Amino acid sequence: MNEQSRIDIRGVTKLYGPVRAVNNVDLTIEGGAYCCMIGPSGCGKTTLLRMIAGHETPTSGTISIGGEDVTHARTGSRGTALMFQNYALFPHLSLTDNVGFSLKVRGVPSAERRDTAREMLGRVQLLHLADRVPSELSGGQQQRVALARALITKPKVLLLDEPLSALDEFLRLRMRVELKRLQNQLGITFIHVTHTQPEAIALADQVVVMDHGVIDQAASPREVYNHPHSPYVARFMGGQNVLTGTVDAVDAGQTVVRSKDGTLYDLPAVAGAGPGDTVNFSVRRDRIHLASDLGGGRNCTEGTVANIEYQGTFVKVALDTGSREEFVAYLDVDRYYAAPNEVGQRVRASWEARFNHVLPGQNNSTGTPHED
Ligand SMILES: Nc1ncnc2c1ncn2[C@@H]1O[C@H](COP(=O)(O)OP(=O)(O)OP(=O)(O)O)[C@@H](O)[C@H]1O
Repeated sequence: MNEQSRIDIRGVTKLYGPVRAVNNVDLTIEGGAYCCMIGPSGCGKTTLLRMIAGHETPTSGTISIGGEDVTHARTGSRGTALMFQNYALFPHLSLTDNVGFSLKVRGVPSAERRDTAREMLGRVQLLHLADRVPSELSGGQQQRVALARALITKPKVLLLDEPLSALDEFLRLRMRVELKRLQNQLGITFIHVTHTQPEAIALADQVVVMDHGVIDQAASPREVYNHPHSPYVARFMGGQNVLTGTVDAVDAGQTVVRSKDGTLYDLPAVAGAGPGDTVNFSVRRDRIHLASDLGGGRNCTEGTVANIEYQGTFVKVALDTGSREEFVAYLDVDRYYAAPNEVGQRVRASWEARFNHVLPGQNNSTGTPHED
């Protein structure tokens, strides 16, 4: 672990007039971790990133890097580098001069600048194009120049704001691998803001899910995906069905919950919940079994098949269960086609009780921040 690159955010709030863009956030990012911040538009992730970079000052709270309080430190002196969404390359400068630019500003002599810039271009596999100008590059190559330019200052923390959003799907997947490789090689902290769940899950050691200026959950990708903290995280990260019921009975480490239509669900113990309390829970879409024989039971729901999509490695069947949200099953391709369903068919979706996961967090979300 690289203690110099560890980030501690304590009680950080950022107000823009009445808008609470970031609301009393506490977060630790271990040194050398790949952290992805994810959340809907307007949830405050860019604002948090910009405060770490020093482009914004918190209204209150502190930010430390490597144990040093940098809340009010100048942008260039805190050991961070920010790679912008639009790359912001100088169109008339060669790649070498683009990458070496920040060293020029610091008064580094020309020969040393050139050598360091070429070393960085080598790291992003662009040394052979060192004398070109940005317009002679593809989108993916321009992005790698921007990366090299951010890395030349030898930052402790690299901040990336939607770094892959301008690339097509093919390049995005390739650059994803490149970013992870670079981060492994350099051993510094990367903080990467993204809208895209698969990107966060594939890259991150730590996923930070934001909503309304607060952090809903910060954990490993597997934890966030398999054990979402709230209905919001479950819906946002995807792959889950979110259900609601009221506590019917509490019994030796088990909570029985009844949904509106009277179906019973066997949940593990729900801390602090007593009879009549509302409980949210989820079940993964790939844990569902569909059958055409109806007839009740526990840990199930009935619905009408609304849509069927073949997805290559699985079949996605969406059910209308009469609730606002559709209920979705991801089914094994071979098993599905052995007994396929039809749109309009009435089916029963069931699963094992052990796949019920309690969502203790609040059930709110639109992605818009709080206003005072
Ligand atoms: N300079 C500013 N002045 C006023 N309000 C701002 C400013 N910057 C951000 N905001 C507001 O703060 C909130 C959080 O914005 P932020 O850009 O951090 O969200 P985000 O999650 O990064 O969104 P996106 O994914 O769309 O970039 C939004 O409501 C935004 O309108």
